[in-house]
Amino acid sequence: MIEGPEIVTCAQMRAMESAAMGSGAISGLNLMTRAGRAVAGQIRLRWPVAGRATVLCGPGNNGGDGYVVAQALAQAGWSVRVLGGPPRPGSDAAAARARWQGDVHPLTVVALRAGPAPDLYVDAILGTGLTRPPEGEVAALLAHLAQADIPVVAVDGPSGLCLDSGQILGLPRGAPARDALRAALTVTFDSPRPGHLLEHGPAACGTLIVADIGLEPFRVLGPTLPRLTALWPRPAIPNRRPLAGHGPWLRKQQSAGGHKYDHGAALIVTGGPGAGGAARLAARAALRAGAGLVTLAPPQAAMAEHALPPDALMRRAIDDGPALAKALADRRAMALCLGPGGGVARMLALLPPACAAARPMVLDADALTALAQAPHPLPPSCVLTPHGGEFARLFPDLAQDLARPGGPGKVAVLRIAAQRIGAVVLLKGPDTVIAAPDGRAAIHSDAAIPWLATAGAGDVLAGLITGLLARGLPPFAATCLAVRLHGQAARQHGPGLIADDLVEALPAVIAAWR
Ligand SMILES: NC(=O)C1=CN([C@@H]2O[C@H](COP(=O)(O)OP(=O)(O)OC[C@H]3O[C@@H](n4cnc5c(N)ncnc54)[C@H](OP(=O)(O)O)[C@@H]3O)[C@@H](O)[C@H]2O)[C@@H](O)CC1
Ligand SMILES: Nc1ncnc2c1ncn2[C@@H]1O[C@H](COP(=O)(O)OP(=O)(O)O)[C@@H](O)[C@H]1O
Ligand SMILES: [K+]
Repeated sequence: MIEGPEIVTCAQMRAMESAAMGSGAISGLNLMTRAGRAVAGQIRLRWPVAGRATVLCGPGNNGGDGYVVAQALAQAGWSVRVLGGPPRPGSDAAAARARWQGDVHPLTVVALRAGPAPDLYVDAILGTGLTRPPEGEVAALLAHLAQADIPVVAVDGPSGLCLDSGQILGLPRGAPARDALRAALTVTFDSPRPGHLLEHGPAACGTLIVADIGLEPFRVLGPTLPRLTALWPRPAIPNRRPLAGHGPWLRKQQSAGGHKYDHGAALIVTGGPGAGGAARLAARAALRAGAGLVTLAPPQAAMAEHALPPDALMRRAIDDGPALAKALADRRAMALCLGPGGGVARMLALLPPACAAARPMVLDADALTALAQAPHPLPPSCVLTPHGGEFARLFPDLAQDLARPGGPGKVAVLRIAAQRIGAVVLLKGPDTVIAAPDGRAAIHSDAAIPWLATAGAGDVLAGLITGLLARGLPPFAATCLAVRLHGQAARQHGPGLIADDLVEALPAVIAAWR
């Protein structure tokens, strides 16, 4: 199942460009013209009254796109001022600059200040060719744009943003990007890049538009380049085929005659007395995801506190490893969730029989801490859902890579983690990244739902994944779909959300799912 539009790395984008040019079907200047015109078109859509634009063009092809934007805006009646660094002689950017009929001022702060204040800046200084943190005149220009109270339209990406990692080069990792350039609009080409969606990317890019420039037939994918998809945002890319949805499947319309056991069973292990809330949230979410039967498994000493509704939940006391092994000896299909509110000692006792049963399984919270303390081979259909702290306990070396400025980036790190541990790994945050052991990966990035950072939201997510596993989805697909449902429930509910609301929002989300 394809879960979202393809995300391509900068290297893949360059390979597509080379393949397109190598085919003889299209020249580099042609692609640049399409790219620049697409940006100008988006500007005219959003600023329909022609005004004054200052276009800043760097020395590479990003700058080349900028000259095309300048030309297209001028033709549409805008008053355009261009600042440009010298392009490499004979390059496409040099050809684009030669077509620009107006003046080109030096790409300096002095020249920028010498002109009248525009209605709009177009940032075409640096794109995918960024190789080092901006310094000197470029850094000064970017600081000027960041402080000016004038909207910035970024061509391909805001200059200084690494479009592979989402880091603003030169800014410490995780540091707020308060003083960095924040574009109002970013127009990129063909597909989103990882850096548009990760770390500083979403805040730096503003609204992200993906323009089709005819590279689709030259998509270079293959066994060595596993898929990376965008679960969110889901940019509408012109001329791209719509994705198949899970709506009818979620609503059980494809199995209308099914028995409850046809929709799978889930066993959600709870913690000891007073610690059952997290697992209850997970269990309710698993039921809402459509699992036919969901059983809560507290220790006997905590059974009484689970006597209250929802009555739809079954209860079964599980005190220790042998009791869990017995429950899992049931021949019916069953997915397992271990960790929410579980208590590390209890999880240490239950992990070995849980793994031995080889059921589809979600390990969250305390089960992850237990796994870090007592590493254990995992069964094939396993999903791990750490937040940053739990990830660092499980993969201390990879967590260091994540924290290192200029490091490999979240997607690469998660792919290593998933392959090493042999399970789907989901790293939570405003930019959630999911990776499978075979290299497939996905990003769900939504900084606009900060109210999702609330106690129990992660438990609901673990339950959703468990419910979808119980229904038979493979681990990577179940995790991607659960993350989308979870995000949509938060979006649809809005601020003031508590984790219980996520569960209650699910029916409306599923009813409208396409
Ligand atoms: N690929 C495609 O399919 C298409 C690509 N298109 C467009 O091409 C863009 C990529 O172009 P590109 O490769 O020429 O790189 P670009 O971003 O212009 O920068 C390179 C220049 O910047 C310099 N430089 C680097 N870092 C720097 C720093 N910190 N501070 C200062 N300078 C720095 C670097 O210098 P160097 O490192 O070589 O010394 C070099 O001179 C892409 O983003 C898109 O807009 C579209 O036209 C259509 C299809
Ligand atoms: N700033 C944020 N914006 C959007 N989603 C967020 C943000 N911070 C956290 N989340 C999401 O909220 C959930 C929190 O999960 P978790 O940290 O496990 O919480 P808990 O353990 O309390 O359930 C995850 O799905 C995560 O992706
Ligand atoms: K740019």
